[in-house]
Amino acid sequence: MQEFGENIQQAHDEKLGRHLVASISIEPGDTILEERPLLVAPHWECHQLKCAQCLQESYVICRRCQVFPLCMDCSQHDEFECEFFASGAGKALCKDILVKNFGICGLLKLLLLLENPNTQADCQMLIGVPINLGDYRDGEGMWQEHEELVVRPLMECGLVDCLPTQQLTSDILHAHCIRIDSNSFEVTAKDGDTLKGVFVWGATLPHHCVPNTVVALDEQFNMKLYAAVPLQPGDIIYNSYTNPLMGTSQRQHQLRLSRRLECTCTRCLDPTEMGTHMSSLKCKECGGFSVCEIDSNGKLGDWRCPDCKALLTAAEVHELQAEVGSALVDAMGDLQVYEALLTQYGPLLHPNHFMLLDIKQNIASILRAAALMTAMDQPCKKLLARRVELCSDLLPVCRAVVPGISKLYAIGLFEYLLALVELVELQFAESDLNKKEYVAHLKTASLVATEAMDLLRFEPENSAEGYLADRISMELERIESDLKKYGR
Ligand SMILES: C[S@@+](CC[C@H](N)C(=O)[O-])C[C@H]1O[C@@H](n2cnc3c(N)ncnc32)[C@H](O)[C@@H]1O
Repeated sequence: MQEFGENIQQAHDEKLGRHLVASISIEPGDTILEERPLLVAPHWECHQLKCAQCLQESYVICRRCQVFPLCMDCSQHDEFECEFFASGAGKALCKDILVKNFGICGLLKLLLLLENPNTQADCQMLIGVPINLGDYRDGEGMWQEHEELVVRPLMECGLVDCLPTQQLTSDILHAHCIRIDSNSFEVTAKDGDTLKGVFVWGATLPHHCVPNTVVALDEQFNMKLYAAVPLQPGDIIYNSYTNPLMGTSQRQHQLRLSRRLECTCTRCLDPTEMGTHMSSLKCKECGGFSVCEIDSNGKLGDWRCPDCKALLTAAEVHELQAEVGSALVDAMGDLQVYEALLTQYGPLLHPNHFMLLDIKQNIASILRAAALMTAMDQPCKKLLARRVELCSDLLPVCRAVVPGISKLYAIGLFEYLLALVELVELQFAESDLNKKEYVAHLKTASLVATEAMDLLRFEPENSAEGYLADRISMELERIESDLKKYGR
């Protein structure tokens, strides 16, 4: 069992089930929970064999058990799972079960953890939470994926007979798949592939669209949870299961689909989405902004302009959003098309509308890639200026939707910093900026870099965010040395 700090304690209520609450006042950045994963597994649809130990690409099979893949750097994997197939109950099973059906890997690992006396108690915490299979048994989407990639191959390979005490049926296997999906965090292997990480205490964290903690995951898949904002005794410890740059309708759809969760958090009940207006539309009558009418259960209604009371029906809004959504899919990475979409739909939506933000993020990332490839000529300066503009548009929204210590805002600042420095360096080199103007921009860049590094200071060194902090620190050194050279 993993330990958690003295600053939190376990609680239980009907709505949230098991969860954690602050037992004392907690400062932003204070560690709340440190936990090793119970299980790290590839996605069900993964066909590339992954090393059972480090989860990187693998092309060899463990010589001892002849079932689990290993990579060139790892000579062994979990002793219990190896032994099970080497000389234990699974010895007689066909050795290529994972080669033929790699999708079963995550569930196979969980079944062996359940069989292992040393890990049974941890697993029980996870599988002890009842699942209403009726909510999922629609034969489509998630259920169908589990059935085809995991449950059926596992039922057919004879493994269930080797684990008689678990009395496995296909319903039990489906429930385990749902538990893995709904409790997992996205973790990243060293080779950059994303995986599912399941943490016993991490799995108890309920959802809030404005979480009060930050989840940090290092290269060994260890989790560190720290406070994003000050917490008072009794405050529930929340994580977010969704992307904060999604609008309320998108987040609610995702939560309903993946977690069967109807969110009624403060952001979901706030028509202005924390003042960002990420779901607001331009009022056709008075030019103000129409906001969604939301009832106390978080159910979205029609859109109404608070100034002139003009109505936009939910059906009209959904139609418009579906139209923009499919135009976005059709755009397929084409810069001109994205810019045309901004021109077409910008006048109908609030400038911070989540669909416009999505288009702007697409444009900014195309421009970032283009800046790496294009020669530094005149059109490039225009593109760089456009990138700076888009990154700066995104910043206030990133700041508003994740208060306190925010990785999202840190990343937004980093993107803005890169764009700004590239642009002003080029403008200075080509004498578009004089020394005084250049220095003023460098001072802004220095402040941006410092703020981004400050937001990342609680991240583990060996994590993607830890490496990002190093990258920003190098950038800051370069900026400071230029400031020294050209005078402050
Ligand atoms: C990661 S699990 C949480 C496990 C649970 N707390 C326990 O007893 O271990 C996610 C599930 O908890 C419930 N849940 C999480 N956040 C919630 C919230 N804000 N309101 C209601 N239910 C929530 C939903 O059923 C969701 O599918």
